[in-house]
Amino acid sequence: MELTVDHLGLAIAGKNVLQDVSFRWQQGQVLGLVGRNGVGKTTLMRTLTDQYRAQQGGVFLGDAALCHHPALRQQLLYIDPVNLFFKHNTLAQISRYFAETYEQFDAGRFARLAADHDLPMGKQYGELSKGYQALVVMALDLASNVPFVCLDEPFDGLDLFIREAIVKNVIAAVANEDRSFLIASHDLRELDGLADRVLFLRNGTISHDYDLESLREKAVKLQLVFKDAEIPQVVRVHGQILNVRGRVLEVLFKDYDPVVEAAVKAAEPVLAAPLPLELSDLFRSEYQDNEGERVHG
Ligand SMILES: Nc1ncnc2c1ncn2[C@@H]1O[C@H](COP(=O)(O)OP(=O)(O)OP(=O)(O)O)[C@@H](O)[C@H]1O
Repeated sequence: MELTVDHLGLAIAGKNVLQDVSFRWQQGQVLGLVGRNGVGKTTLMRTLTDQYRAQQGGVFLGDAALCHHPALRQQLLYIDPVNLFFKHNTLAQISRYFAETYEQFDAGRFARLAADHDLPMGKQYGELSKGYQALVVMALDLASNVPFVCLDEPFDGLDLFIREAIVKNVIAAVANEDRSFLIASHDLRELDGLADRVLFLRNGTISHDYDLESLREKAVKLQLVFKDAEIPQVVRVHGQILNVRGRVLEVLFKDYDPVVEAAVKAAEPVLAAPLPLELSDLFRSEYQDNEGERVHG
């Protein structure tokens, strides 16, 4: 099964928050959704799940538009942490509500996840700490058995052990149940280890859609030092400067083919050392607008 987001557009109060957002999401895939604050990540999740009605484009499961087939909503879940209706309900009540609403909801699994983290079923959601509230949302997401799940900042406020438990559960759900997650997060390190693809949201659209495995086969991050202050042509044309400290440059080459490699060698760097490539490097390269070049010049 595949979910297709097709030319989605939405303006709020005269501002185009989403403009022509398109991407494909295969069942069993984990997609990261990243972008600067206020760029529209939450709005995209709300629009995918029809909380906000798209003004252009649509969301399709196979060939069926979600907005024309309400039954398909069983296949896509977004528990909006801001607009929760169950703040004054106990976990037991919330579990019953989900069991009524989602055919595949596994109340036993929800109870087990709650017990694993010492969450009493008689406690009201609103009485829990922020981290435990996030944990309840995650437990509902997992127990729902819905194939496509949107997670909005799922790691926010969680301590190391709970975070590790959640990551383990997400990985197991993908591997064993063919579940699919779209994860909006500012925690790039956590996403790095989880996502198959990462979507960058910028100016209301998906500016980049990176397959992390194939990117890592082609891309290289180098620490470079050149004798002259002037930055060689190969760095300017094929690289993106992520960081500058004196003469030391950190440069991302997204397509480090033999021709680029030879050109870097020909520029005779005093130092050329590979560095581990992280998602935060891609984030920096996407949003920093050649800050490095200006500093160096
Ligand atoms: N109901 C609303 N009324 C008015 N403006 C809204 C509403 N919902 C979203 N917006 C606006 O849409 C834009 C995108 O907000 P959104 O919360 O989707 O961003 P975000 O990428 O999730 O941000 P963050 O990373 O800070 O959580 C913002 O300018 C926000 O003010």
